Amino acid sequence: APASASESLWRLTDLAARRVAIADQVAAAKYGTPSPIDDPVREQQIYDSVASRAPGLGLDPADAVRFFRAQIEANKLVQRGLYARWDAHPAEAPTTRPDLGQIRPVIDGLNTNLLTELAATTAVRASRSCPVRQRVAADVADLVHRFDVLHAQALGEATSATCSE
Ligand SMILES: C=C(O[C@@H]1C=C(C(=O)O)C=C[C@H]1O)C(=O)O
Repeated sequence: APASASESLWRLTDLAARRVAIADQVAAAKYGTPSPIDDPVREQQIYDSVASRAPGLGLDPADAVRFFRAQIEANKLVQRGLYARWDAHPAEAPTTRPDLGQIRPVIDGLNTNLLTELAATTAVRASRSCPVRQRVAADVADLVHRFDVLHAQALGEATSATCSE
C-alpha cells in the first residue's frame, strides 16, 4: 500500500531530527580546533548536489535548496548552542574528538534520504493540513529523540520550510 501522508511526513521529520542530532558530533569534531562552524564551501557542495538531483525526483530545485538551507541552519544552531554551553561549562565539553571526515558521509546519506522523502511528501506538504501535521510530527520527534530545548528549537527551524503553502 502507498505510504499515508502522516507516514511519509513522519519519515521526513525523523530524518530531519537525526540530522539535528548529528550536529552534536559535528560540534565535538570542531570544538577547540581551527575548523569554523560555518563551512560555506561544504554548504555549496550540498546545495549543488541537491539542485542537480531534484528534477530527477520531480522536485523544483529552488524548493529543494530552500528545504536544505533550513536543515543546514538548524545544524549550525545546534553547533553554536553547544559551543556556548561548553564555553560556559567546560566540564560538559566533549573529551574525545570525532573525525569530521567520518561524520560527513553519514550526513550525505541523510541528505539523500531527505531528498527522497521530500519527493514522497510533495502532496501532503502542499495540503492545508500540512502545518498541523508537521507540528505534531516535530513534537513526536522531540520526544522520540529526547531532545532538549536547543535541539527542539533546531528541529523547529529544520521543519520550518517543509510546508509549501
Ligand atoms: C555540518 C557541518 O557544519 C556546517 C553545517 C553544514 C550542514 O548542516 O550540512 C555544512 C557545513 C557547515 O556550514 C559541517 O561542517 O559538515
